Amino acid sequence: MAKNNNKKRPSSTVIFIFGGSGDLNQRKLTPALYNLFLDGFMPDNFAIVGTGRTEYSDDKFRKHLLDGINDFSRRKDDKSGSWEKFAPNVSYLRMDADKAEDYKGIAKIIQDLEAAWGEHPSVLFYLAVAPQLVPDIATNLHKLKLCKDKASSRIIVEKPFGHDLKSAQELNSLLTSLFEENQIYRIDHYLGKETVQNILALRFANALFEPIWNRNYIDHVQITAAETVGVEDRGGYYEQAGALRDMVQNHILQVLCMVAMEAPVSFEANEIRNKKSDVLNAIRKIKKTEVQKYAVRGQYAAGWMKGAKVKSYREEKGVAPESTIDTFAAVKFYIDNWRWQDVPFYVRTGKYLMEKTTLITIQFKEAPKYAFPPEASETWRANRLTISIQPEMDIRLRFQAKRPGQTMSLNPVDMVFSYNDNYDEPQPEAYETLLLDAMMGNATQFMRDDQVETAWEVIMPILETWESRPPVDFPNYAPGTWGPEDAEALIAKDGRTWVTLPPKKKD
Ligand SMILES: NC(=O)C1=CN([C@@H]2O[C@H](COP(=O)(O)OP(=O)(O)OC[C@H]3O[C@@H](n4cnc5c(N)ncnc54)[C@H](OP(=O)(O)O)[C@@H]3O)[C@@H](O)[C@H]2O)C=CC1
Ligand SMILES: O=C1O[C@H](COP(=O)(O)O)[C@@H](O)[C@H](O)[C@H]1O
Repeated sequence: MAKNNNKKRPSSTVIFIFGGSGDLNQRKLTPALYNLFLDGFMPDNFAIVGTGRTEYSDDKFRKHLLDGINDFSRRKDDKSGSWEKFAPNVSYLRMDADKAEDYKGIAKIIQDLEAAWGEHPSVLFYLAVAPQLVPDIATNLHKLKLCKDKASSRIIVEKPFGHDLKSAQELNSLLTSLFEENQIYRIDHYLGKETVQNILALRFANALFEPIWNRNYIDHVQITAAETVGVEDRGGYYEQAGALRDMVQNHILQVLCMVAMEAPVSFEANEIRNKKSDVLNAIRKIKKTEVQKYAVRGQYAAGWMKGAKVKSYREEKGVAPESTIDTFAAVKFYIDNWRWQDVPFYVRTGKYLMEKTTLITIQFKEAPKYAFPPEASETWRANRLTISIQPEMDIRLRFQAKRPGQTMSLNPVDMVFSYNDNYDEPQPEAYETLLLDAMMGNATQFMRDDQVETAWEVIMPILETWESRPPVDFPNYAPGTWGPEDAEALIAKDGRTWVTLPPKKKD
């Protein structure tokens, strides 16, 4: 999806961004809305209102956002006059989210827009703020009846959704007491990624894969979400999170659901969510006494990344000198259902790893080898499908081929589908897709309350065990590696290895 060819657009919409003065809005949200505008997806009547306690005039705020577009967006201001058309729709409302009386400013803006547009607009409240502020904002929005129109008002809640199962349940019960479930959009930006959405197309729009997508043919599945950055300036947040909370509870388990779910009968929001919930419910809960067998944690030491010296996690700003927070996590999950019984799902994620890559590997079982001479191949587990989510966007099907020559010698080769080679249009950013969905009232790619809670249930035994038994070996991996040695052992003891993509060939 790039330019809007079918011209299906949302109706008049006003978006209030709590945390308008914050990092997420400048880097991701406004750039996404601007790209939607450039591609013709914004409604004729729209308004974007950033809120925060910082002082900004409308012009200063617009300039701050334009800087964000030029620094972070996939498209900069090309000086064609588009920004000048977009900018008048953007304004800033200085308010304290804790103060109920400040919400009157929001009511006034909606009233004025209604009068100017001659219709009641859809109203989106995007909560791009620290999680502690969410209950206050939700309560105040409710108190001032700003979401009373259940069909046209929505609240988008950023991650992290809770700190653990209990706090997620509390937050869910608060939100669902104030709003209808279909007004609550719990965002997970991985679900907006083009390559993640394509998993459903690959699996269910082809007759080829589904018959072999099960325990009879699949040996195991891997999901790697590796980053080459450290915690950057988010040490304060990360100290309350760690890799398991930050990446596994949400993004990785959501991707795992896309790989493991049953075929939906429609793309209706609840149908997809039900199928994902079934997967989450079927994930085997790891016993606390067995956490060591199934999960590995790590924390980066000081070292070198791409020729530059980097600090250890414990030296980062906002991080305790003896911190026991995990910057790396790897887990072996099992899904106890008919399709996946006994098929391990290995997942790993971490900061300061060797490569920036998010990769799903479907490793098929061995082919029977009796017909070939023993020396024909080094590997009989050659068949695998790798789905590169980012930064490469491709799908590779690996199979054995006969090496040219007079002997029957086999070697694995890849059949590659690459987004860049097949499509001219640039891929939309995840936030573009998700913001458009939210404006259109399509909650399919957002998480329902039970999904979030079940995902917490899955990781709670690991979290609680880790928290009750501080690690003795932290920091335990060097920047630029694939994490702690125990993560290699986690998979090697099952006779398998982590898969990475071959380095890109230079032109
Ligand atoms: N940044 C990112 O890349 C990502 C962020 N997120 C999530 O998004 C949320 C926001 O993150 P981020 O933008 O980085 O955080 P920032 O710290 O940059 O921004 C926080 C925002 O909250 C506002 N705020 C804080 N207190 C109040 C208050 N009492 N009343 C009104 N506004 C208030 C601040 O405005 P002011 O100071 O002007 O009052 C600021 O706009 C977090 O939950 C984070 O986990 C999720 C994924 C990625
Ligand atoms: O939500 C988060 O995601 C980013 C990684 O996102 P990606 O789209 O770049 O893969 C991660 O860096 C951050 O810690 C986490 O909060």
